[in-house]
Amino acid sequence: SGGMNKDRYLSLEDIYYWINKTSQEYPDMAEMMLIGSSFEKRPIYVLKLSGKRPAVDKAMWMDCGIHAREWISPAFCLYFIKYALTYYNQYSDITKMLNKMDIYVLPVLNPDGYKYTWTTNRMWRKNRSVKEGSDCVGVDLNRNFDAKWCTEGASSFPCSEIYCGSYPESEPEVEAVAKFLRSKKEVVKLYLSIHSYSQMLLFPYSYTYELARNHAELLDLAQDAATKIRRFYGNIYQYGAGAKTIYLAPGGSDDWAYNQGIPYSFTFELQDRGKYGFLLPPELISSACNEALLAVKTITLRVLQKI
Ligand SMILES: NCCCCC[C@@H](C[SeH])C(=O)O
Ligand SMILES: [Zn+2]
Ligand SMILES: [Zn+2]
Repeated sequence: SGGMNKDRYLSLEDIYYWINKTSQEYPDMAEMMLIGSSFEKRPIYVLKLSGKRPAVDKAMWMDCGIHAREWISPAFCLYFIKYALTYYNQYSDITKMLNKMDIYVLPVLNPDGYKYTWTTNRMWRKNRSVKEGSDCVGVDLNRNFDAKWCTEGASSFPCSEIYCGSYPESEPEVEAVAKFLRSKKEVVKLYLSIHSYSQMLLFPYSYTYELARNHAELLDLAQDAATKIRRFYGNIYQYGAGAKTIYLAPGGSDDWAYNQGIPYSFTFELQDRGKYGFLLPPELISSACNEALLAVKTITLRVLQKI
């Protein structure tokens, strides 16, 4: 079935179909927005989720699929959209979220790369942009944002898996996201970027070991979410500032969003811890998504208390 059953990964075409169908099924809660296009001219869609209530001036953002091989990431964005629309006005947590904030969800930030993992190379990470003078393809979109761009933890070598691109926001996918978030930076209070794998809840900074201004708050939020996952699902998520917890990684979307003034910014690394890695089997999709959903709800509801 074309539906969003949790036990299989959707192809890019299925994802586009599903987003379209869902926005038509919920015209008063879900609005499809075209924010740009990829290097190979595929559309980059954001689904704007809102409660049935007058307009509000607060929002959160969640992007998935920036790295092509991390299939559990787009799967979670769709799972979250489905959960939000299905249980609005039934469960108090998602009802409160949608009544107080708009939720912008970008299910596939890197459609060219995602397609490529279905047709050619399952382990592809980057986008599919070509650079004249090099026979290597692709930029690591999570090193292409304008945040200490191309310093230690990225590479200026086009064949590298962490190639930073020719200049900040050189990639159309990054430009689309940066442009949209710059236009919404007054209202967006929470930024989430969903990745896999290694089960971590990370926050700025990854481009330096220096602590973020509200480090203690970010640490407390991440710790709360990790504790809930451990208590509810018996699974372990590490948490902390990116540089120390995983590795130095400049030019990242979370650090850039944070420096735009978005006070709460996180990168989630979903299941697993290496047994299957990026090749998380479909049977584990709902388990990984349940854990991620608990983290999103925990952090979002506490952020709502603060803003
Ligand atoms: N913004 C950098 C957050 C920490 C690194 C995240 C991982 C996800 Se695959 C990476 O981009 O290498
Ligand atoms: Zn990633
Ligand atoms: Zn990762």
